[in-house]
This record gives sequence, C-alpha cells and structure tokens, in this order.
Amino acid sequence: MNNTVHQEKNKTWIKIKHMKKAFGAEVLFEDFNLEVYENEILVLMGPSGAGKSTLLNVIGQLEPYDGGEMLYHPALFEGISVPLPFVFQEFDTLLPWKTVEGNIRLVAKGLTEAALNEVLETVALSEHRHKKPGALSGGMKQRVGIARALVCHSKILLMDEPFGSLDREMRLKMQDFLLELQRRTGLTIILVTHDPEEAQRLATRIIRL
Ligand SMILES: Nc1ncnc2c1ncn2[C@@H]1O[C@H](COP(=O)(O)OP(=O)(O)OP(=O)(O)O)[C@@H](O)[C@H]1O
Repeated sequence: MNNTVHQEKNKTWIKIKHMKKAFGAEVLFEDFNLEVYENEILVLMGPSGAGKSTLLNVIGQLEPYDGGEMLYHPALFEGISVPLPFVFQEFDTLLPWKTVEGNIRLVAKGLTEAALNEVLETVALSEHRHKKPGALSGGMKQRVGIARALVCHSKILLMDEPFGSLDREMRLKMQDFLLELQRRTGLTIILVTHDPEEAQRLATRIIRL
C-alpha cells in the first residue's frame, strides 16, 4: 500500500531484479530484489559480512554482479557528469594540493562563480573555501565530497559508513546536515550504517541484509 503511494509520487530510480552476487563459492545475494525511489534516504543495515558494501558497490557500478538485472531510470543519467558518486568513511579522494574550491571545480568544468558560491553555502564551507584538505576536519572533507556530487547534478548519493570515523558531536551535526540537504534537494541517498540510532534518525526506509 505504502509502496504504491510512494511510486505514484516519486520516480523509481533503480530496479534490482533477481540479482545474484557471489565471490567464488561465497554467495552473498541470490534472487535479491530492491527498488530505489526518488527523494528517499534508504539505509542498508546488517551484520558485518552481510554484503552491505558489496550491494552499494554493485549499485554504483564499482562491482559487477553475476545474475539477474539492474535497471536505471534514464533520467538518472540526463545532463549529469557523475551519476552515482560515493562518499566513504575515510574521504580521501580529494587532491591535497588543491583548495576546497579547487577540488569542487575539478569535477565540474565551467562551474560559474554563482553556482560555486551556492554549493559552498549549501555544504556550509563558504568560510573554508581557500583551505586545503590537510586543514579540514573529517566532516568538512565529507562535505566537499557531497558538494562535488551536487555540482555534478547527481540525483543519487551513495554513502558507505560515511560518519563512522567522526566523533559523536560531528556525527550528529552531519546527520542533521544530510537530513536538511535531502529535504531541500530531493536527492536520493543510499547509506550503509552499523549504528541503529543513525538509521533511525536518517532513514525513510531501512533494508536489513
Ligand atoms: N573483492 C572481494 N573479493 C572476495 N570477497 C569479497 C570481496 N569483497 C567482499 N567480499 C566478501 O563478501 C562478504 C561481504 O562483504 P561486504 O564488505 O560487502 O560486507 P559488509 O556487510 O559491508 O560488512 P562490514 O559491515 O564488515 O563492512 C565478506 O565475506 C567479504 O569477505
């Protein structure tokens, strides 16, 4: 019932049907089905080794799968340079010799000054725009990562234990930031966490693996 309502309002960005994924003899997914909707925070939970990161990597096309199919809504790729960007726990994909601004510009050639200012404002990094990654906190680095996803006009953000290495205060701040960002942008977020409290605070839907 809920599902029907959801689908009428929002697009289905991804449909995973009868997916199989194995590493050698270790079968992680057999006949796995999942739909990912526009405008939701989908949280993946489950014990260590259940396959949460693997599922995220399959969705983000970092990992192949072995059977079934995965269908992407065509609009997911329209006018977009990076359709399925990742934010990891240790966000170390920033170039250390470039500033916050430089790291954001890297992924969006021709970004206007106005668009840059807007995204810096959105991720609360306006004051830190000239700092290099070495001078940023973990939460700030992750916000640069999120800014990069936003300037690429990505509709989905994939987050693997993004706040796991942050202290509790910063973690709560980043959760609030993410909730507010999601409400404002309608971005779909797929997030892996071990933390039930985090799942409860953030999730539109929780999938247990
Ligand atoms: N590249 C790989 N080659 C072989 N086995 C792998 C590979 N990646 C993951 N696995 C195995 O697949 C299983 C699931 O791993 P995955 O990292 O997806 O689990 P997880 O639920 O994210 O675990 P955790 O909560 O500990 O991060 C594990 O048994 C792991 O050893």
